[in-house]
Amino acid sequence: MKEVERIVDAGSVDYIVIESSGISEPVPVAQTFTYIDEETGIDLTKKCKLDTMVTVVDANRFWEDYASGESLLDRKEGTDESDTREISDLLVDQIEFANVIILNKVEMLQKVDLDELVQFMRKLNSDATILPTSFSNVELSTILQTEKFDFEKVSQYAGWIKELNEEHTPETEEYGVSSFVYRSRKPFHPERLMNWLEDWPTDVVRAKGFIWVASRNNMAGLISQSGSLVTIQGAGEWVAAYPEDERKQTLLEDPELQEKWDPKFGDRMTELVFIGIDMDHKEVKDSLDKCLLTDKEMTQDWSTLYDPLPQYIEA
Ligand SMILES: Nc1nc2c(ncn2[C@@H]2O[C@H](COP(=O)(O)OP(=O)(O)OP(=O)(O)O)[C@@H](O)[C@H]2O)c(=O)[nH]1
Repeated sequence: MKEVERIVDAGSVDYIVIESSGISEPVPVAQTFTYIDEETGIDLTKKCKLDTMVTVVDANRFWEDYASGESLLDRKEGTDESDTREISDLLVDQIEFANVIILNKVEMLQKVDLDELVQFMRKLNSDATILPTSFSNVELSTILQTEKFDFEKVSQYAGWIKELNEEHTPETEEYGVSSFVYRSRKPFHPERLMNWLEDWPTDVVRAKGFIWVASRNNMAGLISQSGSLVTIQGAGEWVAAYPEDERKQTLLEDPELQEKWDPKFGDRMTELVFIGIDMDHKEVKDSLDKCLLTDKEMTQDWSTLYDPLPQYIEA
């Protein structure tokens, strides 16, 4: 950040290309150009603007890395001993938060494999321009001076967010890549959900979304799966659990919330996006339905249910 400021202050620079290290996350980099840095007081927003966020994906190694189940530490690439980040998570973060995805080394892939990978990239990020390349040979105009970067917009590019917020456009299932949203107005039984998570369907390659678990009736959960990693964290209180005045006020101010408000359960619901390859939608849906509370359980005390799920920790 200091270096960028120094270069800009020195003058006569039109454009700076920054190559982040392969293990860096794109969001903090983008934040540096979008907000004042409180620690140093440096405000790059007054001096320059982020033009394009480019992610280069090694097409030849993608699935191997994605499915490796390895962390950066396993690869001895972590920043230090406490760096527990997983490779698959990092790959997804880098792909979801990009304006341009350069899919490189494509000459090493069979056409069907390349087509499948392009489809998957599109599912992860439907707004980015995807450029299949060899030796990252691209027209410079596709990555320089595109004026594509907008922090708020890119934050909404992730396929799972799109799928939750917008109507699903049925895909051509030519390459076997498909997605759907699992929705339920009944809560999960914690133990049955835990068993399901531990027996994750192999045809689901990316999933993310919000869950309602009966034994945690006031808190929303967020599940994210990438590769062989599944994480659960807290996603704040359901509005339905707010004190009455606050709940009414929040509802008044939010027409979207009003639309999905259930008379009995309010905004409590499960909305999980699944992206898969040759995915059996019905099997995923039916097996999850079996994890929901039964009609009998719906009338019982939910707080006493055995709950082996990891604790919700706020992100
Ligand atoms: N076959 C093939 N090889 C490539 C292609 N692109 C790059 N390479 C080779 O892959 C190797 C790594 O390339 P680099 O450009 O150093 O990759 P990098 O990821 O930037 O590496 P670091 O800067 O060390 O992180 C080199 O031997 C390149 O010649 C490609 O499209 N096809």
